[in-house]
Amino acid sequence: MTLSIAHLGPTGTYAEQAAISYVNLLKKSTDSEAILCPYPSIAQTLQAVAQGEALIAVVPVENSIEGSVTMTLDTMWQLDDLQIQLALVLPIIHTLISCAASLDTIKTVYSHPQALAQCSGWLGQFLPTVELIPSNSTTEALLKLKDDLTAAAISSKRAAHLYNLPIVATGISDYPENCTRFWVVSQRDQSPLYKNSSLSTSHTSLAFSVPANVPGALVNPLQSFAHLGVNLSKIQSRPTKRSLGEYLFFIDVEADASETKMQAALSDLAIYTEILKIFGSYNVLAISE
Ligand SMILES: O=C(O)C(=O)Cc1ccccc1
Repeated sequence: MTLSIAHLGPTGTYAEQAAISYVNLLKKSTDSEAILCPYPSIAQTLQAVAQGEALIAVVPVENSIEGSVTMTLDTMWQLDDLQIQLALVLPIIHTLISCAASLDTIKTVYSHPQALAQCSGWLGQFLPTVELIPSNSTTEALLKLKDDLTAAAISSKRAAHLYNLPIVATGISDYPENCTRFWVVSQRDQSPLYKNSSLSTSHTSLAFSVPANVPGALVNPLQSFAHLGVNLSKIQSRPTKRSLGEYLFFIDVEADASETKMQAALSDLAIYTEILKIFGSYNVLAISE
């Protein structure tokens, strides 16, 4: 069977790179073939899976420099019945791509807001007066570059080669150890496609809203984990968008939801939360270039 894998496009994005790594893992472990399906936004990528257009979505969720990819968290909250099957951590090496004769003639730099932010120190030092233009992905603006010699884009070396465009600077992230975590997401009833018996399910991601703005509204849910000795690896708040000052909390914990202590923590958590969504338990794999 050919599996369809949705990712942020157009071709050349880091998300596509993560999707290719996932396809290679699948090929090795199950010998199945997959086709990649690019979508114009992260929200549409996840919707494609929710609506059954694609079997799997590979979406960025957190970057080591810039933190959470809020579009992914917000869409995971909005769409029901999605589950995380696996997490992949990829190194991110940004390059500046342009047909400009030199850095001095560049007037605009396009990229995904995360990539612009991850390179803001470099941009401030070497291109302090350029206009920074956010785009849906690191590759969205690449097709413009041949017609506009004053424009540049931040994307990968792989993307520069795919679009046959010149690299004018490389390794431009503000911190050299730049990496991004991606989630491999399916519908809830889809059994895990990638199996590696030597890895144990290490993480669970979930999100909740709290019933009221009262003292202890957050401490009680967090104590559900602390009391049972379950370690949290991440917490991120997001506005509920219903009213100013109301938040949702996204949490990653270092345990499998089927463990006894997690079952106890989750039933305790349900008492203190208004809406509780468990996105799944999964392994985290580091992918080298
Ligand atoms: O736009 C891309 O290439 C993406 O995959 C999103 C992204 C942007 C910057 C770092 C990691 C992922």
